[in-house]
Amino acid sequence: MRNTVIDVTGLRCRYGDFEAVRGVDFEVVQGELFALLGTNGAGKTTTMEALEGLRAPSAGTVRVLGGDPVRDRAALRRRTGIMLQDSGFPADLTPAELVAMWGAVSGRRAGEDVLERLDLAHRRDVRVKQLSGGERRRLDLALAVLGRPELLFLDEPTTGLDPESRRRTWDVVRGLLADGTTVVLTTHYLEEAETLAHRLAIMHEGVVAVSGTVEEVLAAHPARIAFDLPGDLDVDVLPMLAGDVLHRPSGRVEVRTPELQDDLAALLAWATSTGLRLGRIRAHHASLEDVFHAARTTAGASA
Ligand SMILES: Nc1ncnc2c1ncn2[C@@H]1O[C@H](COP(=O)(O)OP(=O)(O)OP(=O)(O)O)[C@@H](O)[C@H]1O
Repeated sequence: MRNTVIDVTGLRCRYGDFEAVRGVDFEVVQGELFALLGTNGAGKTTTMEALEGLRAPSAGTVRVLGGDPVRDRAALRRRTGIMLQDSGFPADLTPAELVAMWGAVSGRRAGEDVLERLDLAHRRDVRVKQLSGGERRRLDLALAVLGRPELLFLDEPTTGLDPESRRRTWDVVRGLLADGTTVVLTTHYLEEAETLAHRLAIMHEGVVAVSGTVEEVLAAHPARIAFDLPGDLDVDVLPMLAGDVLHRPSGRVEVRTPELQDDLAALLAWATSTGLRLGRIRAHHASLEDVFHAARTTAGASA
């Protein structure tokens, strides 16, 4: 059984009269990557700030590495790396200077060449203002992982990065996970969450709409089959299926099904036996994108 690193119960956060986080519960265990997803304004950053000790909750409790993130912030900071959305480094300093400075401030000195690890060694003496956007983001990550923290908060770490830089960042994060670091990630890239996360929560308007392991969340959502039905045929002619059938005016048929393999096999066997050719057949399991959109609709409908 792995140790609980973060325990959030009934978390609420207010900005004046507006309640941005409205009763959130989750747990993060040692060595996992927990992704916090949601639309703009869902409350992810506010929740992260409460975990980082930058914001006191208006109600509920937050425990991080056994401590209170606000009260024990100084002690927790040595054990925690934080990559904010916008770091705002002094533009006249160099990566080498920032690493030295940040090591002293955070109490987490580098035991290795962190710039090397983030492919920034050749840029160590260049001023920050001369770095590209992607290099600056990698520098943000380098400073967050300095001294190998036990717990790492990554707030949209790959926003604005090209696909290659994004993959390189994923490799660094995977390396940290393999070493036992616990990671909390917010991202708008669902592929990033699907690739890296062990568990996730999708927030919508201040509440958690969906949570679980990536496999659980995807399995709870129907798969889809789509095809064009030839001529003037109606969906009445289709064989019995486990899923719900929708016939679009364009003639395209969509089946949302919990039994992808059975329904697909039944449709193909039926088409073959009747001599019909189904056009543009697509069949796929639910993606995180499907779950994300459904979470918004469901949470919006019940709000
Ligand atoms: N300082 C503030 N004062 C008042 N309202 C705020 C403040 N910061 C955030 N909010 C509001 O709280 C809500 C949640 O904001 P938050 O930044 O936590 O969302 P988010 O999920 O991180 O969004 P994004 O994906 O855009 O970063 C939003 O409606 C936002 O407008």
